[in-house]
Amino acid sequence: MPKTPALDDRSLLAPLLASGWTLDADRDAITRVFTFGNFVDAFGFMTRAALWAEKWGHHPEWSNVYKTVAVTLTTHDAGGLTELDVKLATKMDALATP
Ligand SMILES: C[C@H](O)[C@H](O)[C@H]1CNC2=NC(N)=NC(=O)C2=N1
Repeated sequence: MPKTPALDDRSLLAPLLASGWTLDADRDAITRVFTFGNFVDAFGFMTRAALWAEKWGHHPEWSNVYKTVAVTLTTHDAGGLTELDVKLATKMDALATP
């Protein structure tokens, strides 16, 4: 399977950076900490996001502490951001919105 191309159009990041994502330039990754009302909501978010990640064959680096979920998105095959990261971040924002 061909590698996903690098994200050439960086303007695609703008809505994500405005919604709470941060660019980690060293890794060419985006990060965001989601905070929920309780552990069940946090884990429910992770469960729903995991199904999209698996469907798209694109997986987050993430960790959960009680009601927070810290997410890092980058494309390992590409060594940096691709449109798949934008797609998954956008989906995560939607899933986290009550
Ligand atoms: C074969 C499989 O699709 C690849 O290994 C996928 C799996 N999930 C992945 N997820 C992320 N974030 N980056 C990848 O390069 C990646 N590669």
